[in-house]
Amino acid sequence: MKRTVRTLTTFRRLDSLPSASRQLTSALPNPGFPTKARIPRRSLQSSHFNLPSYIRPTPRYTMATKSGDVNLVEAAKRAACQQAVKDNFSPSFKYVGIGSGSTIAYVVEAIAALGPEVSAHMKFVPTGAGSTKLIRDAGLTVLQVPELLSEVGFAGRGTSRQHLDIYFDGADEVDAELNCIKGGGACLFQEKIVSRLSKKFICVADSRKKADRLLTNWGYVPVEVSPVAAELVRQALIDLGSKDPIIRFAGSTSTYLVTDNHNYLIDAPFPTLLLNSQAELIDPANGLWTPDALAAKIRGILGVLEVGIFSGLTGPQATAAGPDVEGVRPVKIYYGKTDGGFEIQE
Ligand SMILES: O=C[C@H](O)[C@H](O)[C@H](O)COP(=O)(O)O
Repeated sequence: MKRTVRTLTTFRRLDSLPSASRQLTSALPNPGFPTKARIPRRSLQSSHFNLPSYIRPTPRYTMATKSGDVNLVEAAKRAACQQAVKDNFSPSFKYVGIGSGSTIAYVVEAIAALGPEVSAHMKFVPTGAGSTKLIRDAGLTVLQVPELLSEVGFAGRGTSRQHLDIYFDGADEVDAELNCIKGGGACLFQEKIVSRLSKKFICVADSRKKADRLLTNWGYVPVEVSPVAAELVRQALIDLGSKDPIIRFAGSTSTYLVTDNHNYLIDAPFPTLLLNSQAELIDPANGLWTPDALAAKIRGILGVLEVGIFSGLTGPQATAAGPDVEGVRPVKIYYGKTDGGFEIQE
């Protein structure tokens, strides 16, 4: 893994941005990182434990970020996204995948800033309702996955299925091998489809998402399930060694969150994962899983639609391996840092 550290010279605090930029920022989804149902590992609220686990609201993640630092984090995320677009976006692109969450908004902002002369001929494939709105509000053309597939047609068996030139998206946690956990914002299923359909996935995040191994700071694996099978899946996850998996609630309500695909999410805590390169250490009885092994095992449970672990091959590796091979892992991560720099991991 090559790690490059660069320092941004163009870094600015948000409060020094022109008012139009400030307005855009305040309109972004989840502008303050801690407002989403989030990483519980270091911040479980004790009151959650007084409820039976199956009705406990998903604990909120309150990162150790002072409110005064929020603008710095947002500015760092924006700087990383601007660099990711600068390094990876090409006017020759036809189809561009746009993921979900708060960070991706800055990618859309950077693409829109290139002007219609660059983006007007392109179509942007979203990963859910939020991402659809983001693309549309930026004046870019939305193309949903089913329409994309009708537009490109079926070229026969053995031909490439990677129709998108690139896919940009955020992540909840990323390990040293660029395996990711995604789904903290409830969009993992469509994200996995779009990543699968893309030539490469470029990930954008702030540096708090970086960890040596998955489930270090982020506490659970999001799993999208059929509502009717939710309790069945929860029991199966406990059998697999998950401690207290819970069905996610919508914000602070007592209603279960329903995904864009009309399903529920189960947030399943597991011990910190191994790297895929440590497969010889897998020991399910002692909670030792690699990302690939745990993802495959969870995917095999009846009632599971998809799991929020993005591991395995990258898009280019999948291309090299053959047309029917799936690649969903990012090729590169841009981490924005609150000190004004950013780091690229590949
Ligand atoms: O379901 C949501 C997605 O996987 C997001 O990409 C992920 O949660 C990161 O979101 P954010 O950029 O808001 O941290």
